[in-house]
Amino acid sequence: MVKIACIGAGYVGGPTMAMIAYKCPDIRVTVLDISSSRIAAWNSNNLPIYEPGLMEIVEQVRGKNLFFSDQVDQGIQEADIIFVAVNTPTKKLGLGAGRAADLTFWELAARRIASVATTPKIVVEKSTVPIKTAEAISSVLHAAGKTSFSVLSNPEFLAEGTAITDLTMPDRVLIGGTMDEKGIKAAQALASVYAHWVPRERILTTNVWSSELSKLVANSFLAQRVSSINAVSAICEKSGADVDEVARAVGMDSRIGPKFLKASVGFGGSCFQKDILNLVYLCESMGLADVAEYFHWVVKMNDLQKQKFVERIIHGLFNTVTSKKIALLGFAFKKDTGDTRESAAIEICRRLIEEKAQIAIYDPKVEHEQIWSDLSSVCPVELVEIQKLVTICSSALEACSNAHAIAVATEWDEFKMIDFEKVYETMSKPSFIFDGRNVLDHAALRKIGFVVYAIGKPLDPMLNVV
Ligand SMILES: NC(=O)c1ccc[n+]([C@@H]2O[C@H](COP(=O)([O-])OP(=O)(O)OC[C@H]3O[C@@H](n4cnc5c(N)ncnc54)[C@H](O)[C@@H]3O)[C@@H](O)[C@H]2O)c1
Ligand SMILES: O=c1ccn([C@@H]2O[C@H](COP(=O)(O)OP(=O)(O)O[C@H]3O[C@H](CO)[C@@H](O)[C@H](O)[C@H]3O)[C@@H](O)[C@H]2O)c(=O)[nH]1
Repeated sequence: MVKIACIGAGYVGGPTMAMIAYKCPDIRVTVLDISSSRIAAWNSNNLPIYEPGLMEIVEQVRGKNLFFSDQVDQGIQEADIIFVAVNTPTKKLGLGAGRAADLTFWELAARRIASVATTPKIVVEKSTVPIKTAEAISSVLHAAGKTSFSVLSNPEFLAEGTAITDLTMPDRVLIGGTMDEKGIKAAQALASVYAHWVPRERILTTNVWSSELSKLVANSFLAQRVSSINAVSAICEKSGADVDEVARAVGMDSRIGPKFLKASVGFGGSCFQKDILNLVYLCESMGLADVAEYFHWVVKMNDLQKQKFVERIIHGLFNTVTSKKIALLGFAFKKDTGDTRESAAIEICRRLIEEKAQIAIYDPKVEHEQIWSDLSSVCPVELVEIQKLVTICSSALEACSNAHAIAVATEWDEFKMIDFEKVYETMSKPSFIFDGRNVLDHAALRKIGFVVYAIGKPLDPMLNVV
C-alpha cells in the first residue's frame, strides 16, 4: 500500500488529503501538524476549518485510510510520498519584508524530513513558493539527508468555499519535476495518485520552475481581473454606467470570459496579495522594475478600493460617523468560509474604529475570537478600547437594529433573505445601505426608503456629492 503524508493540516493540507484518501482507498494518508490542537480538531466533529462538503468526506474516510497526527517524525518515516503544505506568509521582518515569501516553515519542514527519513521519499511542494524553492529545498535534503529524495512542485489551485468541488473536478493538476530519469519517475508516481479520479489530459507535467511560476501567475491574473473591474467601477460611478452590465457585456467575449469580473469592496484571502507581492519581489530581484511595478498596481488598486468604500460611508453619513452605529454584515474574505485572512472587513473596521464609530459585526461562520484577534492586530489601541466601539452579534437583525447604516462586506447568501422592511423600521433616518458586494436587491431597498450605495452603480442623489 502506498503511504502518503502531508506536513501542514491547514486549508490546503486538510481538504486535499481528505480528497486523496476518499478517491484512493488503496492509499493510506496521514496529515501531520506541529499544532496538537489543530490535529485534535481534525479528529473531532468540529473541524478547524469550515468548508462546504468537507465534513461529509472526512467522516467517510477518517480512521480508515485518512489519519490526522501530531507525530510528525513517525509520519515522515512511514511515508513514500510527503506533501508539504505549510504556510508561506509574506515576510514581516528582514530582507524583502512586506513582499518576499517567508519560507521559514517550509525550510523547517524540509530539515525535519532530512533528519528523520531513512527510506527514499518523493517530497511534493504543495505550498505556494517563489521560483527555485524546490531547488533550494533539494539542496537542503541532499546535504543533510541519509537517503535519496525527489522533489516535485505540485501547486494547489483550490479556492476556499468551493474547495471540495475544485478538488473533485480540477481544471488541471500541475506537476513540475526535473527532466532526468529519477524526476520523470517521481512525477509519474504522483500523477498516478491523481489519475484515480482526474482525467489524464488534465494532469500536466512540466519543469519545476515553470510549475512554481505558473501558480504565482495564475493568482496574479485572477486578482488583476478583480482590480480591473474595480477600476471600471469607479468610472461607472462617475458616468452613470452599471458595472454589472459592463462586466456582462465584456465577459460574453469568449476571449475574456465571465468569471472573476464581480466588482467588490476589494479582494481578500491569504493568497492573492501575498502571491502578487511575492511575484513583485521576484521581478525586482531579477532587475525587472517595470514588470514589478505593473503587477504591484493590482495590489495598490485593491488597497484604494477598500479605502474608497470606507470614505463613501463616512461622506454618505454627512462626513462624520463618530458615535453612529454601523452594522457590518460579513467578516470573512468571501462567502462559505470562516477565513478572515486579508479580509476587506478588517480594513473597513480599522478605519471606522479610527473615526470612533459604533460597529456591530455579524458573520455566520467567523469565530468571535478571530474577529477580536484581527482587530487587535490592526488597531493601535488595547482590546478593551476596541470593545467599547465594537460588538459582535449573533444575527444580522441584531446587528442592524437601530443602526444608522448597514455595510455589506461579504456576499453571504443569507443576507439576501434579511427582512429589510423590519430592519428599516428600527433604523435612524435617513437609513443607509452600503453594499460592498452588490448582492442585495437595490430597487426593493430604495422602495422601502433606504439610501443605497452599490459598487459601480448609478449613485443615489444623496450620495452624489463626492
Ligand atoms: N488557503 C488556500 O486556499 C490555498 C490555496 C492554494 C495554495 N495555498 C498555499 O498553501 C500553503 C498552505 O496554506 P494554508 O492556507 O493551508 O495554510 P494554513 O495556515 O491554514 O496551514 C498551514 C499549517 O501548517 C502547519 N505547520 C507550519 N509549519 C509546520 C511544520 N514545520 N511542521 C508541521 N506543521 C507545520 C501550521 O501549524 C498550519 O496548521 C500556503 O503556501 C498557501 O499559499 C493556499
Ligand atoms: O469576481 C470576483 C472574484 C473574487 N473576488 C474576491 O477575490 C478574493 C479571492 O477569491 P477566490 O479567488 O475565489 O478565493 P481564494 O480562496 O483566495 O482562491 C484564490 O487563491 C487560492 C490560493 O492561492 C488559489 O488556489 C485559487 O485558485 C484562487 O482563486 C475574495 O475576497 C473574493 O471575494 C472578487 O471580489 N470578485
